[in-house]
Amino acid sequence: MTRLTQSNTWKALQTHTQALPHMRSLFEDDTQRFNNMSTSACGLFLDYSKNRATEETLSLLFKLADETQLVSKINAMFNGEIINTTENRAVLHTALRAKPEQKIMLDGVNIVQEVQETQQQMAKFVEAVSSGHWKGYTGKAITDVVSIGIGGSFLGPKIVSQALRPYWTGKLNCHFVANVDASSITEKLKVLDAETTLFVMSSKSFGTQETLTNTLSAKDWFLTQGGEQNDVAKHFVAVTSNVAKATEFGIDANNIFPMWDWVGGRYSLWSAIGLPIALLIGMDNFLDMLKGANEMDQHFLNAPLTENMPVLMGLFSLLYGNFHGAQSHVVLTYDHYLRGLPAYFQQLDMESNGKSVTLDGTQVDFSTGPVIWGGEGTNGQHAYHQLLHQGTALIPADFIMPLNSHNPLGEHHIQLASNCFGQTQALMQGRNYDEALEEMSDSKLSADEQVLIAKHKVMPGNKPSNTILMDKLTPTTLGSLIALYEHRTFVQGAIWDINSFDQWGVELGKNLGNDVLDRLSADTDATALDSSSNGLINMFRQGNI
Ligand SMILES: O=P(O)(O)OC[C@H]1O[C@H](O)[C@H](O)[C@@H](O)[C@@H]1O
Repeated sequence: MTRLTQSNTWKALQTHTQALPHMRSLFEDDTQRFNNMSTSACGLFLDYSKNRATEETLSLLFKLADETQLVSKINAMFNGEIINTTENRAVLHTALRAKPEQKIMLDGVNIVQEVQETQQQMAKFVEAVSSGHWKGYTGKAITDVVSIGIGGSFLGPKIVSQALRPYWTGKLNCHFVANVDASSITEKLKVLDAETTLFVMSSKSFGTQETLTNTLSAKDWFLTQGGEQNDVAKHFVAVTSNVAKATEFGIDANNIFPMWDWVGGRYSLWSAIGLPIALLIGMDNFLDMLKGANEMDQHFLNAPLTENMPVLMGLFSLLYGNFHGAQSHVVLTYDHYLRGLPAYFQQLDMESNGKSVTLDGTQVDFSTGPVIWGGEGTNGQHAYHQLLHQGTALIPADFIMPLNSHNPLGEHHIQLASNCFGQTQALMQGRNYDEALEEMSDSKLSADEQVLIAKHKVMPGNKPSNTILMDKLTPTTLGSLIALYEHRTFVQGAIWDINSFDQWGVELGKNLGNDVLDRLSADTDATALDSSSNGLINMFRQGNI
């Protein structure tokens, strides 16, 4: 058993949460609940009043955070202590957005200076490419960028580029290739012109099979389209922490943008991994995004726990997972530009907190990271929201919406907002049996039919949600929002005492994948594995069923 579940505070939370009244009565009893349970920071407003929580719940949660040394763990991360113990690494994505004058020493080196130098290298490159000074092999300016990478070297750049579409400078277009399935790169290359296409190969390790294979195919395509070997430097650049391997692979040393092993892949969009973003929105906007993230870092580091947005959100998530049996959490973005964000948060949280042992190797006896999923509102309302309202699973929700649209058109935004707020209200208050029956009093149904239908119309309510609002979606507010979720993830991992920064599960999949690859290309049928794996491998070798 872990010390966490043996603590008196944990046990008190178990008892306390069972006895909480329905949220409807919490709202009826306190007309100031919205004012009392909302906060703002870094251009974001958080309404957390629609949570199953009273003052006592919060004070027990804060006590749990205190007892698990949350504050000193936050400081340890920002100070560059080796908190990723299984990989013997510091975790310093916060240094990527530190103010230039800040000093963060790691192994005797001020890493903020290294970050600044790389940002200057990025700025020069972005300027050269978007001004047209950087020429392709026939002297034409670059029009299209193909970003090749996967996981953290893909999702961040892709989703942030999508989110900041209104800020594109219009000088370049960008395409993302991640999957090793040849159909992905083939479909992209079909519409591109080698003379005006630039490939940005992003891989922290420079060892990821999908990215290496896609880059080799891109290079072959470039050479078959008329490019020569000595033109490659004009069309291929790389972002990696493994500069030696990138040079060995054939990338010109001048075209390599460094990153560092103290940046986790899923936390890397703030580094040169964000180069495709900077190429699309310009370096100033990219720096504004870092500024927004830095503001959230300072808030996380300095605000008291009771007003600390990532702490509050992390504690609520833990509350539902550990004390109300929730196994998933839904993120609903009421903004078309933010439609990719749930997938980004999914990788961030599930790769970080999908763990089963504490730092000292003890098997956990509580739930860790939930399944994170979601999509854009209002689309989800016509699909999976049904299960949120009336299904048997408890699924806490985050609603995210800018108050002002980038495209103010007729009644669109007011309708969007009404749906967003209406959903949070319906989830919270539900509809009881008497109300359902009352709604049908004028109908032509018989009394028995009304009773039956009323039973189907009952919605239990008491379904928790947070609502996050911002004035407008900008590079700065997006930076703050993403950093908010990064730290929310950290808070839970810290209280559970797990390592949120390794990913051994993914590593095993990669290793076994390589082993299977050898067997698929061997001369003889596979016999050494389990019968299912042997059977599948041999069927693939045969090429038909
Ligand atoms: O950037 P790379 O080294 O190519 O790694 C790409 C991705 O590989 C793995 O799947 C990891 O789990 C991810 O966290 C990482 O972002």
